[in-house]
Amino acid sequence: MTDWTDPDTFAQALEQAETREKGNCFEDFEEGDVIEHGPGLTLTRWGNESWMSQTLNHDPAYWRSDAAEDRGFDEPPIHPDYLTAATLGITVEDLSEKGGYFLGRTDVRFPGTPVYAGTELHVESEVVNTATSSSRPEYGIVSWRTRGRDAETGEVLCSYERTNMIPRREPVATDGGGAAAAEEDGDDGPDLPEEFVTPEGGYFEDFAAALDEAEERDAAVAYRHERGRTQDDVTVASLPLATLNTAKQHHNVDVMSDSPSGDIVTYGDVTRSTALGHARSDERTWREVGFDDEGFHTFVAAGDTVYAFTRVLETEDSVEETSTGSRTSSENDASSDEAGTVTFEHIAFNQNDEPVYSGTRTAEIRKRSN
Ligand SMILES: CC(C)(COP(=O)(O)OP(=O)(O)OC[C@H]1O[C@@H](n2cnc3c(N)ncnc32)[C@H](O)[C@@H]1OP(=O)(O)O)[C@@H](O)C(=O)NCCC(=O)NCCSC(=O)C[C@H](O)C(=O)O
Repeated sequence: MTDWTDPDTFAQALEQAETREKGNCFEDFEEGDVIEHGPGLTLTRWGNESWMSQTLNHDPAYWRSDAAEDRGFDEPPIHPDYLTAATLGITVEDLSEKGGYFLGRTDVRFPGTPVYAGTELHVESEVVNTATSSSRPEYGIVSWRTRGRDAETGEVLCSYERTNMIPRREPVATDGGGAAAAEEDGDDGPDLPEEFVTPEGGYFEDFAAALDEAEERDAAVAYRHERGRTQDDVTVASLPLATLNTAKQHHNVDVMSDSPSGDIVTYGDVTRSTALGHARSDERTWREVGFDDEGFHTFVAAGDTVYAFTRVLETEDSVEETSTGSRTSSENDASSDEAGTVTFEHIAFNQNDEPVYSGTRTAEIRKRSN
């Protein structure tokens, strides 16, 4: 009788066996395809607190009832970062489990927030674009529009458009990206303002005053945050798996040793939330509004430390007293008189000062005067 566990026999058996594959390759996606994702999860206080604590997000409104009520919530809600990460996590088995890297995301919005613990998520995605990568023949580039809904009411809680590099079954001929590389060589170098202004505090008025001050000079409102978070087993593997993110990039060292990163890497949403946590620790956040133009520039792996840098782009005080005492309002209205709207650019960087993530964020920031 053959002993299938004899190492030589088993090696032969593995060679002969077909692998029951998981996930999809580039060739499996066609523009217009709609994918209903089978997995779903219940957004729990535990999931929210694990995500938010490990990424250093300590806004009391998401931790304490009195602070939540003060902010107009019924109870500590699910944080938009965890909601976003969970919405994406559920899609991975169908969209990116094969090992493609998360390149970017835009138009991240939360039409149905606040969301409370106990909400069950149901997620669907539509393929909006498929493209050949001119530099990497083994990969294609796919973009999806994803919507995470309240499974009970159908209300959209989180939506965004995301782009990944997705492995091809068959590599294609490319131009190796040479033209783009040659153009980059002609770059004249950095063109930064002479001076950087740092806001004096974290209230809306501090950001507005810093922008006014910068406008008078050749200056930008830009500063770095002190905290860093070194990546460990929890951030690299545990947090993504807790959102049902089965991308092998985060938990299969064996497969990833033969990939562009050469190792497992941190889930993009962990890197992003960590940088945002550092930024939020230096501001009085009222509400998150949305995120655009997010990009992941290089890999973050265990042992790397994630830091953050912020540039303030714009402030808008939606509720201003006019000379006649009436109130003005605009498209970017804050949800409360107690806050104004600020647009930031956040850049996460590593211990070698290399940018790893960047994106713009619109958030409501509490006013000092109230
Ligand atoms: C992945 C990289 C190593 C690739 O580097 P490089 O070869 O230098 O190319 P580019 O970075 O310029 O990009 C490759 C091609 O993709 C296009 N691109 C890039 N960003 C976008 C975007 N936002 N939208 C559309 N297209 C985009 C470029 O134009 C290039 O096209 P082409 O020239 O035709 O080939 C490097 O990018 C890298 O290291 N990035 C970091 C990736 C990362 O760490 N992501 C987060 C971790 S992975 C993850 O979280 C997975 C997640 O769980 C999931 O399942 O999605």
